Amino acid sequence: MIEFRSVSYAFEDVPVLSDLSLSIDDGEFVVLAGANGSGKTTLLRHCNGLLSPDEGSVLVDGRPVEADLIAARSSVGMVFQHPRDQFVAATVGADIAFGPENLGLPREEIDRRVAVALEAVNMGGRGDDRIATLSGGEQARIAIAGALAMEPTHLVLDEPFTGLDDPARRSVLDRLESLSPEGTGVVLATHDLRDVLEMADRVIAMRDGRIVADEPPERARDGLADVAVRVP
Ligand SMILES: Nc1ncnc2c1ncn2[C@@H]1O[C@H](COP(=O)(O)OP(=O)(O)OP(=O)(O)O)[C@@H](O)[C@H]1O
Repeated sequence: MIEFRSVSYAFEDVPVLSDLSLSIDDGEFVVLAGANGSGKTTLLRHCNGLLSPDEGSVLVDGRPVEADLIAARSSVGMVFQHPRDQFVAATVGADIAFGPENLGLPREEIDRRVAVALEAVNMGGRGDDRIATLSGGEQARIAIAGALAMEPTHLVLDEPFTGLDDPARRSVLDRLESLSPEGTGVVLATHDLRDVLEMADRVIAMRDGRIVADEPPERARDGLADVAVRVP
């Protein structure tokens, strides 16, 4: 479970998150919506300690994130908007294997995870490709595969569809949809709600660093128009 308890955060003196409370259960599929600058990325970066609250606390599995960063980062996998910044190896397979290797897993388990993760993003058999030669959309899919290979309890994705063509977007969505019944929670910040709302258990809408709606997708549609998100 991810819990925000009265979290406030400011960049310099500009408040970005204001007294925000939230709890996300294991296995829940949550869509985080909101206009540019509403605070979505800032919120997500608190889930694994990339940012720490000025006030309040963030807990993962009942423990404050900063008390055990490694546990929080094993439990919460993150995929960011600019995957280029996330790669640590020259080839696809080596990059995806990096996280599982750091968990000290046996080689055959690492290889299995890499193969499953590549299939999940429609890039099966591409483990030997050099990352520098991939298109932006392919790199985005490799970043998602890297997070999947960690088999986290929650997968947090910030605008993961930027640069993906429709088949790639569809394959990522299909994989995300199958994660939730398997017990892996998904937190997805996106402006592009096509096909996404019907997968969600919950839609959380943000405005000016506050949660202005938190409800099932069928009730969220009208409210989303108010937070300047295009609703399909
Ligand atoms: N490193 C930073 N330094 C100063 N201000 C920042 C920094 N990062 C974000 N902000 C500000 O914090 C606010 C919230 O930004 P954030 O990136 O969390 O919004 P967002 O909802 O994810 O937006 P987008 O949809 O554009 O990605 C914005 O006003 C932004 O200008």
